[in-house]
Amino acid sequence: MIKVDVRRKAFGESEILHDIRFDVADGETVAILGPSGIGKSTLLRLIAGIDTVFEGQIVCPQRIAMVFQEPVLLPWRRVLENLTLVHPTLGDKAARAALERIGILDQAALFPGQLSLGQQRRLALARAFAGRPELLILDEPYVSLDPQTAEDMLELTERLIVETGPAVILVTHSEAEARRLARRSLRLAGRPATVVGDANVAQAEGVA
Ligand SMILES: Nc1ncnc2c1ncn2[C@@H]1O[C@H](COP(=O)(O)OP(=O)(O)OP(=O)(O)O)[C@@H](O)[C@H]1O
Repeated sequence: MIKVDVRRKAFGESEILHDIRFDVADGETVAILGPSGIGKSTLLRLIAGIDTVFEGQIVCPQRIAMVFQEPVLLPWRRVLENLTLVHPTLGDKAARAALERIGILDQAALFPGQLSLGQQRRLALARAFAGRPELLILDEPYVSLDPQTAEDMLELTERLIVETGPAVILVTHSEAEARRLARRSLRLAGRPATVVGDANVAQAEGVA
């Protein structure tokens, strides 16, 4: 169970988040929606423990993985090593199997810069799942991909979620992506941002 209780998050005098409270059950996928600049990435950084300067309390499991808008890979290490160095207990065989599952086993000996953007994103996703996270945080992992590559990524994400079963918090601008991956969506609005909607997708579709 993940418990988020952010009473106040500010940068200097500027309060960004105010009284953001929600729980995420084990294995549940929740989408966070809201306009650009509202504070979605800020909230994710608090949940991931990257930023610890805020008023409130967040209870999270130990094993957390995060996938950013831009794939964060080790550019000076080969594709296979991007898995095995980050997950030393994974082993060569399991790492190769992970690359095969995402369709880039042939590129195992290349460097990340020699992969297409879509392949880099798949590698970042596979690396996140390889640690069998209890909580996976996705910050708009499908932006600026062509429609077919974005669709491939969505399918891959769905498959990996089913196989691995983490709780997932997904930030997206796309209602369609939210509906596809999440059963529940939280909407942020205002300045400072608060939660103005917490609906399961069936309800949201009924209202639309
Ligand atoms: N380190 C920082 N210092 C000062 N202000 C910041 C910092 N990080 C974010 N902000 C401000 O906080 C606000 C929220 O930014 P954030 O990146 O969380 O928004 P977002 O909802 O994720 O936006 P987008 O959808 O465009 O990615 C913005 O006004 C931004 O300028």
